[in-house]
Amino acid sequence: MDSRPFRSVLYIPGSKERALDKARSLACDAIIFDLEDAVAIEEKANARELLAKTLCAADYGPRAKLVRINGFESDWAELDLQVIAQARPEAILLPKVNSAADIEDLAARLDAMPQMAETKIWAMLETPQGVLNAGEIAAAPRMAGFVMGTNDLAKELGCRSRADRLPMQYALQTCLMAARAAGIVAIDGVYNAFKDGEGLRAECEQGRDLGFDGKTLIHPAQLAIANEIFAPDAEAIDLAQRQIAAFDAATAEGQGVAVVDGKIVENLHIVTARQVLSRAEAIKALQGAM
Ligand SMILES: CC(C)(COP(=O)(O)OP(=O)(O)OC[C@H]1O[C@@H](n2cnc3c(N)ncnc32)[C@H](O)[C@@H]1OP(=O)(O)O)[C@@H](O)C(=O)NCCC(=O)NCCSC(=O)C[C@H](O)C(=O)O
Ligand SMILES: [Mg+2]
Repeated sequence: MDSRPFRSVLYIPGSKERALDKARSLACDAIIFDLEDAVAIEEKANARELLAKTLCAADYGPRAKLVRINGFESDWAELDLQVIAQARPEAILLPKVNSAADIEDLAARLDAMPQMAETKIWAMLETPQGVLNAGEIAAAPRMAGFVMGTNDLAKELGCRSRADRLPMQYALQTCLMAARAAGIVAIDGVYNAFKDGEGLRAECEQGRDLGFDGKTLIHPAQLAIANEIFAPDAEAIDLAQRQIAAFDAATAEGQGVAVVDGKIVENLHIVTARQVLSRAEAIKALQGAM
């Protein structure tokens, strides 16, 4: 799996020059440059050209850069790919993926484009078919990450939007399971009420507790909360360090188990503890490079 942090993944409409410019200084771990739903039909052609030009010229530093193209059922996708290829994007995010065949089709198109030789594929999981086929999609060629499209999914399911996201739990957990089985990144869906920090915090905490790597965001005001919630806090780092120290001491005495804060610590807990520490290090390194 990509070891870079993906705590905050910000959508930027490809048509918005000011937002494209602003993002170069925003504290986001990754950016989704959007040509799909955030761009009006009459803006599609302009957005594609503006985005290609911007990505060729502007420096977004260490932030991961994904381009969400339109789906291949539309009239725009083929041109999106052709024009964006000049910017050699590190990843193409394909919306409304229903099966591995959708990814195989995109991978074959990328294989035929020399500028896209290194380009990864990410998939939006936002249709019932996509969720049911999440396992095969995650394992398809060039796949590197899932992004949950909870707005489209709610529309397809006809479910209600609830603070506890109960109607979404099956889809969230199924996709997360598939991503983990294939060793790819998994990012939670957006929180639409971008001025509601308290609601965003609760939803980030839920996504983090489920196991997601981060959250997709729609406004800069959401960045700080996602960055905080999806990073190991001081308490988690302290616990990881104490678990490793206690386990090392136990091992030196020929024991296979240590006890920290009244709880057993075995080999598998040490794997998690080391992941916590390396995640904290990766975040520090990313922040230092911004
Ligand atoms: C939601 C918005 C339309 C609000 O825009 P606006 O009213 O312009 O916000 P502000 O005036 O508060 O903006 C302040 C400054 O921040 C910049 N800005 C705003 N949004 C972004 C952004 N996303 N990235 C970078 N910079 C941003 C403004 O330019 C202002 O800058 P300055 O003037 O220099 O101070 C708007 O935020 C927006 O368009 N957000 C993105 C919406 C979007 O991308 N939607 C599609 C993705 S969600 C989706 O499709 C989910 C999925 O598919 C599903 O099915 O769930
Ligand atoms: Mg969508």
